[in-house]
Amino acid sequence: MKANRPKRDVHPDLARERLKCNFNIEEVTNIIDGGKDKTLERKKIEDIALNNGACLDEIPDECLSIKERYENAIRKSCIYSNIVRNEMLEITGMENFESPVLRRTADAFFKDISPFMLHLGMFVPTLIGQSTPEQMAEWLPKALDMKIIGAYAQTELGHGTFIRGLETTATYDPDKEEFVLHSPTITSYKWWAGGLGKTANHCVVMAQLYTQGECHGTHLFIVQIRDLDTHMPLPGIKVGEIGPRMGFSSADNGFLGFNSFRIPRQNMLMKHAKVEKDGCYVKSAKHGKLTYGTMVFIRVTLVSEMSFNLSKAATIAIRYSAVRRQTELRPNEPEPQILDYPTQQHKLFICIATAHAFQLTSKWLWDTFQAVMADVRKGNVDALPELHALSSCLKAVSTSDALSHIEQCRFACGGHGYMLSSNLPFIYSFVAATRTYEGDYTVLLLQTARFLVKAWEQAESGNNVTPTVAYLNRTANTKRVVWDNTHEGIIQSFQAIAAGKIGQCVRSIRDRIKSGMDYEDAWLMTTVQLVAAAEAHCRAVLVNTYWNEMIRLTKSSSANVKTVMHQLAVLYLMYWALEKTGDLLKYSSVSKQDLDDLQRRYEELLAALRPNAVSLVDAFDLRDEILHSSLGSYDGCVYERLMEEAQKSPLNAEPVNPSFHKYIKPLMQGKL
Ligand SMILES: CCCCCCCC/C=C\CCCCC/C=C/C(=O)SCCNC(=O)CCNC(=O)[C@H](O)C(C)(C)COP(=O)(O)OP(=O)(O)OC[C@H]1O[C@@H](n2cnc3c(N)ncnc32)[C@H](O)[C@@H]1OP(=O)(O)O
Ligand SMILES: Cc1cc2nc3c(=O)[nH]c(=O)nc-3n(C[C@H](O)[C@H](O)[C@H](O)COP(=O)(O)OP(=O)(O)OC[C@H]3O[C@@H](n4cnc5c(N)ncnc54)[C@H](O)[C@@H]3O)c2cc1C
Repeated sequence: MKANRPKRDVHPDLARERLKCNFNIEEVTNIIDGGKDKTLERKKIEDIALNNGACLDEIPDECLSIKERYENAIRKSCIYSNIVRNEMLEITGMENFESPVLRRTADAFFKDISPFMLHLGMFVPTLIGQSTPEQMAEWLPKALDMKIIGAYAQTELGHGTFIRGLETTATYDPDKEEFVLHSPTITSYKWWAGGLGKTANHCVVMAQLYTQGECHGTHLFIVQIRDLDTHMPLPGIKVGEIGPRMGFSSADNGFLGFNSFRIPRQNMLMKHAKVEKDGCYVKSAKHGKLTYGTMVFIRVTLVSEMSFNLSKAATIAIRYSAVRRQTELRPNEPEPQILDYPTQQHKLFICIATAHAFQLTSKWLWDTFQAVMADVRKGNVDALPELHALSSCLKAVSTSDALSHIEQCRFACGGHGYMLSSNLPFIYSFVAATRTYEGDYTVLLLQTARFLVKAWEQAESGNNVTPTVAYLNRTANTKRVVWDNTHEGIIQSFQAIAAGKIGQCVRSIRDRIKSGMDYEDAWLMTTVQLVAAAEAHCRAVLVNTYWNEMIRLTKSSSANVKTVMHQLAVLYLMYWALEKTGDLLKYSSVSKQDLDDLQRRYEELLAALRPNAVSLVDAFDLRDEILHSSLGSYDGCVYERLMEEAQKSPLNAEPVNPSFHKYIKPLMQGKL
């Protein structure tokens, strides 16, 4: 289905905005993409995928029934996968199947989500991270070639967070050299796995491994669940879709139960532990949590995913705000563009800055992840706890911040932001899920807190700690940092806040133990503070990383690009300093006067960024096909598009709906 879209002139307000731009947009785009060559590669891939118009829908997805929406998503997923398989992977290289460019391009096809997303997003990474070379040789080519389609089935009805509490069992039978998968209770049913309900024919299953009468904890297994020809569930498999949810409507999230279902021994993913033919269990991993590797990988990728979603929302809201005019400032003067209101700028400019902060931090995090994984491959797992702590808090804070900023973008678009055709509700509901999946916000911050408490104790006793908590060596034994309103000063204040909060947690735990509590209860009673301390640590990491990466990446930029990138980073620092004034008063020497000065400088910075606002979102270089928004397209023809989309409502297909004659008229006539 191809839809013809009229080409329109750019709205004069947007055209005027673009004339005000004082920096080189392409340079900024290159920085976001990670270099000029990366921008060129991205554009080339986007052209291949999008120029034939295969992704356009005549009827908007939201006007379809659940079944039609799923079927349309499958149709487009197949077209898209074929393009990825035949054309895009040739450019990125097979090893870069998870390239952000592929992910970004996919959004042009799916306003919601592709049922294949979890195949490429989790099933394939699990094969890569958890298989032996022999298993990889068997499964990976089939998976990349879409000969098999997989899901990642870990969460159960009864347990998501507490992985050790999963109930599905995999019991080894040495006589037949098979594992018997079983779901002993209703709560043991797998629940939530994307693509599992109707699409996948295989899945990775996490189950408690039993062999020689002993339980060895959770392990991963690859399981064929449907016949490759008929697609019928195999005997012993109960599988289906879990029902309507807030978003992810076309992801066919599924449930799965096993009735003594047998799989060959070789289907246990044995990179980190194996079961010999005779049932003997052999563990090779140097770290007990390496089977959780796929989750760490996804948590790392989610930071860049949040930047992408935020950049979409910011582009929509800022272009709309440049076109939308509302309220007279002075009698008989034209109504201003709503982007001229400082309150609107306060809602939106932080979204641009945060998209940059997350993008630059995500690249740094990705490099850290790669370096730690290279060490792990050599048998050195020393840096794993720090990576886990870092990826956990960055996943938690980036998803949570992105969610609230995207909601601000929707508020910034008034009533029209509530329209599905604006795409903001889709972006919001997609990102809302990220705060929960791959580890809930609170749970992951508590993981980081465990690491921080240990690090604080080390620093307190004068030992050196790992790089991301090195600030503790400076601040663990200091009471209050001296306030200094430079960027260095603000970054140090965030570190002082984090150190102060972690120290306070340690003291609370110790006091509670002194008053007779055991460690577990003392920890539990302190968890509200521990979550706040982990968040503070994450903010310290974010401001420091964003600043350093911005300086590094703009070293050879033109003067005006340096200025605008610098302004965004300062805005980010000031925004969060002003959000955390209570903490600053507690952990630094900041005065009321200093905070008033900071507020004034922040407001001046909003005004300084105002002329470049539209160009800054243009620099995200998001094609209209990817934005899917009646409010955010490049030409700014907002009202025409809103009307055009309204015409597509199925309720407008006939002038009088049959319900009038059936119900309303009888009611009016007193005949009901
Ligand atoms: C075109 C397409 C291109 C593809 C591109 C892809 C883009 C992708 C973007 C989006 C798609 C993604 C869609 C995803 C959909 C969702 C999927 C899912 O949600 S899958 C399920 C995820 N589930 C979870 O995350 C569960 C959360 N729970 C946990 O992680 C753990 O249970 C726990 C809370 C961490 C606790 O675990 P456990 O009880 O076993 O451990 P503890 O006893 O508490 O801790 C013991 C020590 O181990 C440390 N630990 C824990 N985890 C790890 C780890 N992963 N690595 C290293 N260390 C770990 C823990 O800190 C303890 O340490 P000590 O304190 O004792 O030293
Ligand atoms: C859209 C979507 C897609 C998903 N896709 C997949 C998938 O493909 N595969 C898969 O396996 N799973 C998937 N999941 C499941 C997801 O990983 C879990 O929902 C998530 O890990 C949270 O677990 P839970 O639902 O058990 O929440 P719970 O753990 O029950 O959390 C409920 C509340 O309890 C709190 N809580 C829980 N434990 C603690 C604790 N120790 N301390 C303090 N507070 C606590 C949490 O903070 C939360 O507020 C998906 C979920 C969603 C929403």
